[in-house]
Amino acid sequence: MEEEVEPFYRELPKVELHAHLTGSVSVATMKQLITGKPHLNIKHSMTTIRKGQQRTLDECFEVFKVLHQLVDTEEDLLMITKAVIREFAEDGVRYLELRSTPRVETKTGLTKRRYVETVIEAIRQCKEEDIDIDVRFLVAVDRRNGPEVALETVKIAEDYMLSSDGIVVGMDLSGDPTIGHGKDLLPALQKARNCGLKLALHMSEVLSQKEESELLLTLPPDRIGHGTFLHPEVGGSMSLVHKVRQQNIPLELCLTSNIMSKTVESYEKHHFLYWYQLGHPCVLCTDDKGVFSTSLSQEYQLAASTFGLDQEAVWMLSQQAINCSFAPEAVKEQLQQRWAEYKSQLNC
Ligand SMILES: CC(C)=CCNc1ncnc2c1ncn2[C@@H]1O[C@H](COP(=O)(O)O)[C@@H](O)[C@H]1O
Ligand SMILES: [Zn+2]
Repeated sequence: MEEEVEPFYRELPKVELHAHLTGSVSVATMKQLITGKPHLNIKHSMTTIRKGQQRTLDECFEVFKVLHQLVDTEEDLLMITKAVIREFAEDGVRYLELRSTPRVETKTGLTKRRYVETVIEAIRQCKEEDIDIDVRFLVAVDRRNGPEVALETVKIAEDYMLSSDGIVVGMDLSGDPTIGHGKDLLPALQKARNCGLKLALHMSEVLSQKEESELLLTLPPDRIGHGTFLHPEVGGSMSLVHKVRQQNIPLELCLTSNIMSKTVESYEKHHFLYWYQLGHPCVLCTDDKGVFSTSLSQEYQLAASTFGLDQEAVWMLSQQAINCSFAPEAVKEQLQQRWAEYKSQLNC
């Protein structure tokens, strides 16, 4: 499907704000990892969901377990991070916020701090290699692991926010939405916010999270991941919609991810339309470009063809994403300038 993307969408400068590192590993990189670890006996069908296929949410989360087995050393982590950054850059992404959950691998001596340091090192190396992309890092909390791990993760994120020259900018809350409750994680998230970390939280990814979303909105988060079931038409509420709108909290929307994991019925029924029509800031993202066999340019093309957006509207979507990023103001201004230069080249 990748090759079907029209040049306009590839050439369009893009901002990617919702990309899980492990889920973004491409088929080519996975092949390399699988070949390097034959004893694991992993097949490709276990790591990617191909076009037209669908899986339940549970099955999707099983894929991550397999992927984590394949990436269990610092060397693997450095390699995949650099590859993912390169691929986003090749797809025309000029600003990227990668998110990842620090993991311990006792067998190989990988610690959570080394995990974060390795991702930062990969980002630095890409910068030194002059890859044309500005990359930042959101340290992720997996909701499955409960409040203590969340607090530990916040401490790690805070330390690296202070020592990574602006690479660590915030935190993500993710993981299986059917497990755990946000109320237990609220103190950790509050702490993160108080120390200056930005918050990008997965919210209302499944219907049962209505009460949790009300609670998380009191923080408030700086961005919302998915927000699939926030509005009343799908079982959310006007109260949630009002709060999101009042606080102007941007939504990170991942069309293919939602369709492939069956939380949204079809592209036409995606909640992008609801929020876009309200004029609310919506940012198109990939979520897990490797697992869901997509790319950001493809997501822009899909949104354009599904919702009848012309090139000018697509351009505005991409430009608006700059302001939704966690980049410092000066960087946002530079990006705005670059976008203006691109605009005259692209003629849209
Ligand atoms: C499975 C599915 C429906 C994917 C889309 N929706 C998602 N919802 C919540 N957390 C996610 C999603 N995709 C990836 N993640 C998180 O990202 C992790 C993989 O990236 P990483 O190891 O943190 O670098 C997963 O273990 C999970 O914690
Ligand atoms: Zn996600």
